[in-house]
Amino acid sequence: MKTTALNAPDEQTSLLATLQQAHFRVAMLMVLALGFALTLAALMALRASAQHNLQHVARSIAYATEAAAAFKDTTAIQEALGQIASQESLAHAHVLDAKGAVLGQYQRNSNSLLNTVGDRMVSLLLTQPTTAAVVFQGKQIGEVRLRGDGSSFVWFLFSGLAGMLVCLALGGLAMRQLSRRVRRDIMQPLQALIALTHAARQERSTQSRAPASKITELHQLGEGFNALLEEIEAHQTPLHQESLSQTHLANHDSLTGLPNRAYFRRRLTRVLQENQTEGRGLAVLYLDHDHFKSVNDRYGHATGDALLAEVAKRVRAQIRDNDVVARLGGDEFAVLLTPLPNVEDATRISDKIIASMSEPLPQRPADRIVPSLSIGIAIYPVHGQTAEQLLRAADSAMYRSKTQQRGRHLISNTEVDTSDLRESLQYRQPGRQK
Ligand SMILES: Nc1nc2c(ncn2[C@@H]2O[C@H](COP(=O)(O)OP(=O)(O)OP(=O)(O)O)[C@@H](O)[C@H]2O)c(=O)[nH]1
Repeated sequence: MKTTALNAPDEQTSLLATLQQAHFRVAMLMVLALGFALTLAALMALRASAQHNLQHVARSIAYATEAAAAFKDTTAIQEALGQIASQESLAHAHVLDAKGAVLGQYQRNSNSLLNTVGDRMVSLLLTQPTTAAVVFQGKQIGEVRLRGDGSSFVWFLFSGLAGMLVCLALGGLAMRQLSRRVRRDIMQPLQALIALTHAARQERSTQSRAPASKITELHQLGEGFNALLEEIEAHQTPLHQESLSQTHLANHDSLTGLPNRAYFRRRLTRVLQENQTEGRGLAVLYLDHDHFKSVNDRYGHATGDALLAEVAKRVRAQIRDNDVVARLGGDEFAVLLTPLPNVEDATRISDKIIASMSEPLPQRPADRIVPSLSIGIAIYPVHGQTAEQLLRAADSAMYRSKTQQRGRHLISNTEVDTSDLRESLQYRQPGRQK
């Protein structure tokens, strides 16, 4: 199947990181812009109000000191000025005569950092000092000149800044909440889809389905994807089953259900490869029914078939699960015993197989058709190193058995004594000394 791989850009980032970054930037920009605009507007309002207030204080001082100023009574001026100024937030205030000479003055006592910063701010916001004319009998005889205390401006700015920081913190919390929702509602369904795509492509797994999503578009995407998986599954299942049954047919005998010769040979070859590296022994038994043709001839082909199936069943019952019994064809079977710790095991199992044939065929009790097998045994590595050599050795042992005494077993190459075989096997088993 042709696959189309996208060229990934040099720098890739996740959707969640992109959304988080975008949310963060928008939230910060909004808080800063809003905070700046609000602070500026409030500062302008504060400036107008302070200007108005200071004008009012200057006029009060001018009114309170007009008589004293007319008679140049500096003590009275100082007293009146001190009384009013101490109740207001003033940095300093002066009462001057018409020629600009100072008749009375007030100076704020404290000169803290807050006052210094405040005075700077006041001189920036209100460039000129606030003035009011001192009028006596309709004639201007002097002037009041004063400057407000700027500490309230500083407090205002501080509280504005604090407000902005609180807003930033709240914005951060809101963003975290939003990012959780994005993760839950968008990222998780998308990640589930990615996992499904991966499973379908890499492991050919089409059983899992995309979960439902709260987001309409993602839900539709999931539904579409599920429909696609169902189509693939519907298409794949018969193909898969067909291929399984074809594989089974190619490897098994339909009458007995046992593996066939090709399978046996492959399996033996594989086990031999493993045994060569691990030094373990194995045995191949070659089984042939005695006078099977006469059963066919006398009772018919169907009875012959039933006899073969019964023999297969009985042989299978005598061996371990990991041993293999196969039908090689006609009335011939083979057994692979692996691993084989002792040579005696091969003869012992052959005896058991032969003994299991003693009962007549249950389908035809009246006829007393009793199965009978001749068995040839070949041991690896003594009688052969390959599947071919071992099968041939076991076959010729079986043939010799037939010619000598049917219904018995014989080990290949009668010159080899079983004790020699045992020694040979032990020599090859790992961890054992000869
Ligand atoms: N019923 C049946 N018979 C089969 C099947 N396949 C082969 N045969 C027959 O099995 C018989 C095998 O006979 P042989 O093994 O040659 O000879 P035998 O009669 O067993 O004689 P010995 O092997 O010398 O004991 C032949 O007659 C085949 O036609 C099968 O699937 N079903």
